[in-house]
Amino acid sequence: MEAVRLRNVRFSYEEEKAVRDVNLKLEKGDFAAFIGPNGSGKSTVIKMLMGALEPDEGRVEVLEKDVTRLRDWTDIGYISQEVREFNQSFPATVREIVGSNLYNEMGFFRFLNDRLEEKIHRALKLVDMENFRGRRIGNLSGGQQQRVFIARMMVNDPELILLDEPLSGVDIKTQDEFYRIIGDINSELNKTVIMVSHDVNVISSHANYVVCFENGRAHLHRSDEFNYDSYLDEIRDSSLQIVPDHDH
Ligand SMILES: Nc1ncnc2c1ncn2[C@@H]1O[C@H](COP(=O)(O)OP(=O)(O)OP(=O)(O)O)[C@@H](O)[C@H]1O
Repeated sequence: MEAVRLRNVRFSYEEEKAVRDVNLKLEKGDFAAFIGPNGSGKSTVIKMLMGALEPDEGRVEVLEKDVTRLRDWTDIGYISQEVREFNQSFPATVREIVGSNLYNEMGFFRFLNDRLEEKIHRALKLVDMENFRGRRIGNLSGGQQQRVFIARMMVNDPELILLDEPLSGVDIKTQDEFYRIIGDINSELNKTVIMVSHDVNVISSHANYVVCFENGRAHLHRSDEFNYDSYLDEIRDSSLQIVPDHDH
């Protein structure tokens, strides 16, 4: 099954041409790393895949449907580049944070019935956090909070997982843990993953495709045929920059 298909997609922010004629096809179970310099169009494509932006031209399909007609938004899971450090006094519990993604299913009284509680339990188990369900999110370590956010994303059992630089400002140990969990979700649950990442370890150990963005265009490479060092040399020569960016 096709998980993602972009056909001749273009998008401009007013004057700024952010995406120029992008074509892309990923099958269910693929893991694609989006790489490219700042401003090359990665986040804009992610936003179109979420249905948050509509293309000016072309088509964006998710799970073989035009994304604007996708009925079930729970098929798409997303973690953004916002840094999620909760201060200690933030009152929500782990259970409430994960449950907040079940809002659509809660019905009129916003009540978590046994079936929804079971979903929360399963999602927390997936990230090995079931013993923390009653804890306040603000009292957990950065790495534990991050696992809770993976659980929140997984509670609806999404088919397509979009990760837009979720690791900026996080230490190496926490990053490795995150990659391991996402890698398992991809390989064991056969979920399709798209991750904006400049980490060569992700590319070599988890991604089967690398999508290189440059000035609003995208090129797909198989990760085992992709030479990251010569890619970096090219970028360096052209004086384009690759740094995590929080401005937009
Ligand atoms: N909200 C916006 N309004 C106007 N222009 C924007 C907006 N968001 C992005 N752009 C512009 O569109 C282009 C593509 O931006 P995009 O955020 O998709 O790049 P990116 O590859 O994700 O970059 P980064 O690595 O810095 O996050 C850039 O030139 C950017 O300045």
